[in-house]
Parts: sequence; C-alpha cells; structure tokens
Amino acid sequence: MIYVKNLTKIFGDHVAVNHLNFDIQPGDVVGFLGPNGAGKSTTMKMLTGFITPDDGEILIDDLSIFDDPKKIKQKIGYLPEGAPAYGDMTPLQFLNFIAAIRGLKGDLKRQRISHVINKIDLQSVLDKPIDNLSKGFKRRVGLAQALLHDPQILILDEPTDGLDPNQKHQVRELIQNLAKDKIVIISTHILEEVTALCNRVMIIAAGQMKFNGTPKELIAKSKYHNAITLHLSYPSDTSGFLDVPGILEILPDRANGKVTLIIQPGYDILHEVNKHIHERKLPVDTLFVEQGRLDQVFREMTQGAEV
Ligand SMILES: Nc1ncnc2c1ncn2[C@@H]1O[C@H](COP(=O)(O)OP(=O)(O)OP(=O)(O)O)[C@@H](O)[C@H]1O
Repeated sequence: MIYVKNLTKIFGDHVAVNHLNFDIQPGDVVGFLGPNGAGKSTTMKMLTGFITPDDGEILIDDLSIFDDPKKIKQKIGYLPEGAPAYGDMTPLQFLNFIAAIRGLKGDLKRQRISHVINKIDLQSVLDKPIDNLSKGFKRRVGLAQALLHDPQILILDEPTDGLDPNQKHQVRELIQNLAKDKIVIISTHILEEVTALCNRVMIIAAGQMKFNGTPKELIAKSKYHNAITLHLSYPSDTSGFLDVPGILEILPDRANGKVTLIIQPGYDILHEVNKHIHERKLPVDTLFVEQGRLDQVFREMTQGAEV
C-alpha cells in the first residue's frame, strides 16, 4: 500500500506539488492526470525516491521513503519521462546492466530478460544503440527495464507516449494482464486510457488534488452525464424542448446536425423527450443518452490552474 500525506515539492519560489494526500491499495490501477506542468512527474519522482520531498510523508508498505529508500526502490519499477539514459548501449546491454543493478543473477536473470524482451517485442532492435532507435522503441526499452524485476509497484510516466496505435494497444493489454495484486500508477494525457485501464483516477492541477475517485464518479461529474443527443435529418426548431421539465439547456451542433439536451441531475426524462419529438413531429433519426464527456470535465476541473 502507498500512503502519501502532505507531499510537497518546491523549486525556487515555485510550489510544484502542494500538500498532496492520497493512498493507493494493492490491485489499484491509477490514472494520474493533469495539464502540462501540473506536477505529475515531480510526484512520481518523489514516490520512486528519485527526488526528495520538501515536506510531507510517503509510506510504502509501512516503509518510509526517508528511512528506507533502498528497500522501497526494490519494490518499484519506474518508467521516467523521455528516453532511457545510456543511449550508447544496445537494449540487450542496457537490460543486462539494469538486471545486474537489480541484483538478478544466473538463470533468473536470463529468464527475466528474455521474458521482457518477448513481452515488449524488442527482438528486432536488441543490437542497435538506444540512441539510434525510434521514439516508440526507446519508450519500449524503458518499459522493459521497469518490468525487469517483476515489481509489486509500477510507476509509469506516460507509458504510451510516442507509440503507434498497435503498440499503444499492446502496452495497454500488458498493463491489464499484470498480476491483479500489483499497484500501477500511469500518468497520461490520453483520457480514454483512463476509462480503458484504470479503476482510480487522480487529477492534479498546479500541484493540488482536484479529483480522486473512480472513472465512473469522474464521468458522472460531467454536465453531459445523462444528456440526450439527437440527430436531426434536416434542420428544425428544437427550442420547444426547454418547456420539458428537467431540460436545462439545448446545445446545437449544426455542423453534424445534432442537438444535445442537458438534463438536470436526478431527472429521468427520456419518455418525455420521446413524447415531445412525436408531438412536434421532429425529424429525429437517432437518439442516445450520453455517459458524460471526460474532456469537458477535465477542462472544468483544471482550468484557471495553469502554471
Ligand atoms: N528540476 C526542476 N527545477 C525547476 N522546476 C522544475 C523542475 N522539475 C519540474 N519543475 C517545474 O515543476 C512544475 C511541475 O512539473 P512536472 O514535470 O512535475 O509537471 P507534469 O505534470 O509532469 O507536466 P507534463 O504533463 O508537461 O509532463 C513545472 O512548472 C516545472 O517547470
């Protein structure tokens, strides 16, 4: 379990991470979201012992990052932003080097190296210098080293950044197929990745926690949650919908011939909407109820917090 209290990091006079509090249980796959500069990478670097907090506490399985950094590092696999260091090494040399640092030896070392090479599909680039690899392959080498010692906790800073769509899919599958008792923390700018992979979401902006809950709870905060979107076969006057109790707003999307009805929370008015469509003979050819829009709820939670 990860327990974080009042975690703070200050660079000069800039508070990059501002009194964050959260805990993460085994089995949690956490999507860590926030705009550029929100403090995600800084938080991840503190969790991995890469940089030291200025204030606060981090406990991992009851070990303190201040008192037991070495034991904590053994529990964690970390994929930092960007490309792996030691670009003059080949992926095979790099994985051997990391395996030795991680204390892997003999058969176990060979097995683990071969396992991650297969899992991450690195066979075709094993003998090329990392510096000469494409961005996607550099990312994959980074991911391979994070998985090498089969850690209980994986901290992945934008794991799918720079990967092509097939590789993105493969990395997501890999994360989904990890042992169910591991902790995985993924920072990402791809909101769909959160609904596809995570059972928890944390959103930070300007170093502060804005949301900590399930993807379902997050999407329920969208003003589009339970909104009804209609497609009209030709333009028509839809202003009469405002007479239906529970409809707060009508948002036309003229380019696509769609109209979205924003519903007051707690109202269930699909029946009333259908009735209104028939009474007014509106040319509606499709109608669906929206779950919510993550991009809109993310914008609302983070806007005004730019650094
Ligand atoms: N070593 C450093 N020295 C000074 N300022 C830093 C340092 N590292 C990060 N910062 C600043 O701290 C803030 C948080 O940066 P951080 O990299 O954690 O954001 P992020 O949420 O990961 O952003 P992105 O999505 O762009 O990767 C930024 O304003 C950044 O410029």
